[in-house]
Amino acid sequence: MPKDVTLLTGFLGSGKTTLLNAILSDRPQTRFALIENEFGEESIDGQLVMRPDVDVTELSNGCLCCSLNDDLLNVLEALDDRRDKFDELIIETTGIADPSGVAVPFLMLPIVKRSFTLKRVICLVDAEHVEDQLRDTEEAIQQISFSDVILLNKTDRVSPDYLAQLQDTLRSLNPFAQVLLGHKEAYPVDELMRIERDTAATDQPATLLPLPLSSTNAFQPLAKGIQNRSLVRPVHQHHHHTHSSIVSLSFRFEEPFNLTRLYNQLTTLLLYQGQGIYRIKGIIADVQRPNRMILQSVGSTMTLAEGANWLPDESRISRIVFIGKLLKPEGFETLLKDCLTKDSQ
Ligand SMILES: Nc1nc2c(ncn2[C@@H]2O[C@H](COP(=O)(O)OP(=O)(O)OP(=O)(O)O)[C@@H](O)[C@H]2O)c(=O)[nH]1
Repeated sequence: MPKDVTLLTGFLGSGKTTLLNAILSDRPQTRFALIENEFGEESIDGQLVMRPDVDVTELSNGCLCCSLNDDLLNVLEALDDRRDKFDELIIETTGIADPSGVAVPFLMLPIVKRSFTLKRVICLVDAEHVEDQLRDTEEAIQQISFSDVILLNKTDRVSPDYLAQLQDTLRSLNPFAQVLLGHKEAYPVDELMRIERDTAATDQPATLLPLPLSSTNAFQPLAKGIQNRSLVRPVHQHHHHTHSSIVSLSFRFEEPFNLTRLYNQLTTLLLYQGQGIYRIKGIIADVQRPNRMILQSVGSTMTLAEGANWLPDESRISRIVFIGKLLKPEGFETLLKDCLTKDSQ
């Protein structure tokens, strides 16, 4: 039997990893395999997965929909080799991935279809920030329009009236998808995982697309199809992109941080010069704490959370990633270095 695959998409910081952890803890009996894709060089999300028994494959420094498309096929092949070790596969895409590019192998390549069935594409939508994202980027629209189910997330952050308006907007962007509501304390996991994609609408040969990239693997692009009934959009409209104006800057530091200073500096940065910084995420070693601190920003909202303790013989290396439009490393590096505690430890 092919393994069920759930594809998690949604713009940067919309809540994919948070939902993923909710699914994993809701289904303790299910053996999950997970592909974690990160746009930045540093792999952060893999470390935030709460269930240690999950078979995690991390792919960083690019998107599965384009630059890492070949790697996806290699990972699927490797997973197929150990298919008796897991029951279901979840793929968390990067926050700027075009899910149709990730889905294509599952929909088109017989060799992949034999082993895996794409059951659903879930798109997380950040109720607080989606309007800005739709205005400023094309990626958010691609993600919403390709999904089978849209989870309008972070409902705790906006008013009920605004939520109703957003639901209408989402339905107009993708009339085929079911729109569900949720937030991190109450996700409708059962409902989400019950929804299955309408294969009749998307898997007809005439509606399928060629592989997005000319790839070096054995699977060559098939003929271009028509898309009258499909939510899959024509490849040439958006697969030229390698997310050219969106860049990621990754930093690593061996010296510990003064977390309070770092938090304040980043908050100020977001407040005054934050336009174009879509996402910050970091695993931070603070000079005074025995545990990792998880630092995140989405839009101008900064949060800190406690992570796991550092092990006694573990190197306390901080990693921090910025993702945004046309970011230049110099200013970020200076800011970060200014928050290090050089004379400690
Ligand atoms: N208030 C609130 N915050 C949330 C909710 N869901 C997620 N968050 C927060 O939003 C931030 C981003 O969440 P993630 O789950 O890391 O988002 P993501 O989509 O995986 O992020 P990327 O992988 O960088 O694209 C974190 O600080 C979460 O705690 C929610 O329902 N309500």
